[in-house]
Amino acid sequence: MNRIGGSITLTLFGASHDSRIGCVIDGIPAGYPVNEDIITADLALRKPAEGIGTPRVEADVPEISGIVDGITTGCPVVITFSNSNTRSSDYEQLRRIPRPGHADYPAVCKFGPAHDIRGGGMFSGRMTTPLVAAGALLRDLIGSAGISVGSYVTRIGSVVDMNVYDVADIMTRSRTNPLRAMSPEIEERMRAEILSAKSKGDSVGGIVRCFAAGLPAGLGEPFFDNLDGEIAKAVFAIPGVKAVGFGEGFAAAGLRGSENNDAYRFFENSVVTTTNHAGGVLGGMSNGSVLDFSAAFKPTPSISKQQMSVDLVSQEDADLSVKGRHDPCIANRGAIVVEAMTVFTLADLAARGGFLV
Ligand SMILES: Cc1cc2nc3c(=O)[nH]c(=O)nc-3n(C[C@H](O)[C@H](O)[C@H](O)COP(=O)(O)O)c2cc1C
Ligand SMILES: C=C(O[C@@H]1CC(C(=O)O)=C[C@@H](OP(=O)(O)O)[C@H]1O)C(=O)O
Repeated sequence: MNRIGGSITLTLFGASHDSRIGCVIDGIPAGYPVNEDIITADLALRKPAEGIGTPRVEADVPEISGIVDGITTGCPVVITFSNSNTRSSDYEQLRRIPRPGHADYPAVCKFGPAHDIRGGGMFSGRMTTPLVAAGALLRDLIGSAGISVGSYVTRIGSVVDMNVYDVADIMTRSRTNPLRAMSPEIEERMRAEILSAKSKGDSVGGIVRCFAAGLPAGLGEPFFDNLDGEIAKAVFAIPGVKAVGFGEGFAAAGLRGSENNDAYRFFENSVVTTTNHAGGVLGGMSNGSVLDFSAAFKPTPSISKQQMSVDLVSQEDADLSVKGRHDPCIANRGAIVVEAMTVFTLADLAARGGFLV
């Protein structure tokens, strides 16, 4: 299914080496202003950085319809991007010898010989370009309800950022560098980690920590369309995401209730929590604290280091060294995609819960 959302829906179309990729966003209220500068800025954060990203560089200029004089009309908004820098010959042998870790094998089993394997087809990270544009377009919509979303990279391979940061700082500082790191020192160490893996024909994974500030308490539609479940579904759709955890996440299993509960206090006539182990979600609804979750990206599957695979035609074991243009790390490029899927989900849940002004 290529559609997500309840009140505001997002439909994704195209493939990595198709003529174009894009999305349709339906359900945005009429009369809402669209800021194209935000879309440009967010798309820039998804672009590959020289030396640590895929050499496939696309212009990524969005063509947007459904907006008149910078205002939504109530019609579906359509955003498209052209694919021009494709090199489909890199993929010819992969239908026969599938890449370990990529979608090739299950996709050929599911779709048969018709599967568009060029550039990873519909399973490519390329498909995240329209997602970022959609998220950027909706930032002002949730902004009008006082909600803002940001993220930073807490881990690349063995380099882990254990520091605690102010949420306002995260919204700005991590946007200044392609590693989405919070300081130049950590950025340098993360870059070195990626370059070290790349020099060996290998890749590294990483973790993105995402925040949403300004959420009203009660956002989320339990039982099944709960806040954490809807965000997890949207974030798990991002190629390469293997884990999503809210607040303490898996670590909560090792805590006592007295350690994990977030105690309440009144502060300036409002109810606040003194800690945020829950990551801002209780009972599938926002509790008024900052929404705080992490998403783990696996190491990029396409690596030039030789790996074991199979030849599906000759029915024999085969070795594979993936040629072509690939990211040695996905997590840093993926951070803005995590933000986009979070913005989309919050916009949809805000619309469903009557929180939009
Ligand atoms: C922004 C972005 C860029 C990506 N770049 C690559 C890449 O260059 N090479 C690659 O093999 N996988 C890349 N991926 C990951 C694959 O698309 C993904 O691992 C694959 O579709 C299989 O899906 P899964 O890992 O979710 O199971 C990228 C993902 C994202 C989000
Ligand atoms: C094009 C992008 O990344 C692509 C994501 C990707 C994959 O398998 O996910 C494989 C590569 O595709 P190609 O072989 O066509 O160069 C990357 O370059 C992008 O993110 O915009």
